[in-house]
Amino acid sequence: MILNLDLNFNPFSKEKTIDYESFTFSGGEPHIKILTPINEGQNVMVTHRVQSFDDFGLLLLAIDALQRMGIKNIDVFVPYFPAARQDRVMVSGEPLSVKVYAEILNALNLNSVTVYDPHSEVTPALLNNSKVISNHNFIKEVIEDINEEIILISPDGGALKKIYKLSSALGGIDVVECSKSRDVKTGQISDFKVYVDDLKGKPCLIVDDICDGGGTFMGLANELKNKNAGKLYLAVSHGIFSKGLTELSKYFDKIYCTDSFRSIEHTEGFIQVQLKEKNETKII
Ligand SMILES: O=P(O)(O)OC[C@H]1O[C@@H](O)[C@H](O)[C@@H]1O
Repeated sequence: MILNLDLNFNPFSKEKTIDYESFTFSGGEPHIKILTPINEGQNVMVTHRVQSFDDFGLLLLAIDALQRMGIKNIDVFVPYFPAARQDRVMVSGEPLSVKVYAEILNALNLNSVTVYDPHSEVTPALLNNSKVISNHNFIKEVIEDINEEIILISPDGGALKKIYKLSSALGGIDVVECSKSRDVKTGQISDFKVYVDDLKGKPCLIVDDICDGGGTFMGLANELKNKNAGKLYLAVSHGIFSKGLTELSKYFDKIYCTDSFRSIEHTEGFIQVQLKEKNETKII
């Protein structure tokens, strides 16, 4: 049996959850204390949604606390891996951020680190003993919920490999390839291209790993409509939605994401799918 130390997420049942208390000292430093006695031979899975450097810090403190209790078999489940998009140095003077986070975890001799639908192959490649959960179950549920014969839309070149794997896992759904340009210095996205002449009014589902500000998807939605797309759906594994959902929602019939990054209440046109266990997702 694996015990779960669940820092801000709940993929496992309560009975197997380790109790702890956590607070921030007045000076701003985080603290954690594990309350459940644990046998040294016990396997522990630490699950944590990391949204910030502070969250990552708490994860490290929790691992250290467990190791000081004598626990050697520690697995970590960090569905959204920090800085996964910063997986290359674009211009001189920048850090290779994802490697910094990965190497800190590598130094801790963990059994494994599991990530959910990472931005690229760089994250699992940098991590020792990494495991990857794909978005296939999530997208399967999304398509069941849409209940129409959709076309899968790959937003850019970076998503192509994953979307063809997804298509074949789902029995060979049609894929339409798209592209965009991003200015390295300003981050500004432009020049959306959809590599098909006429979508003939068919419903389209854009699938991607992350929605942050949403610019990618609003720009692409416009271009898909220019190519005669029918209903538009968006499914992203990690819903950051840093600019909110109000504007983005205007472009889509429905938006789906998992709770890998944070929990968001359902609103009209928005469904969050719970990443309940490592290999199981469920529409709530
Ligand atoms: O346009 P926003 O939502 O800010 O950024 C999301 C896009 O930026 C990429 O890294 C993601 O894979 C996705 O394609």
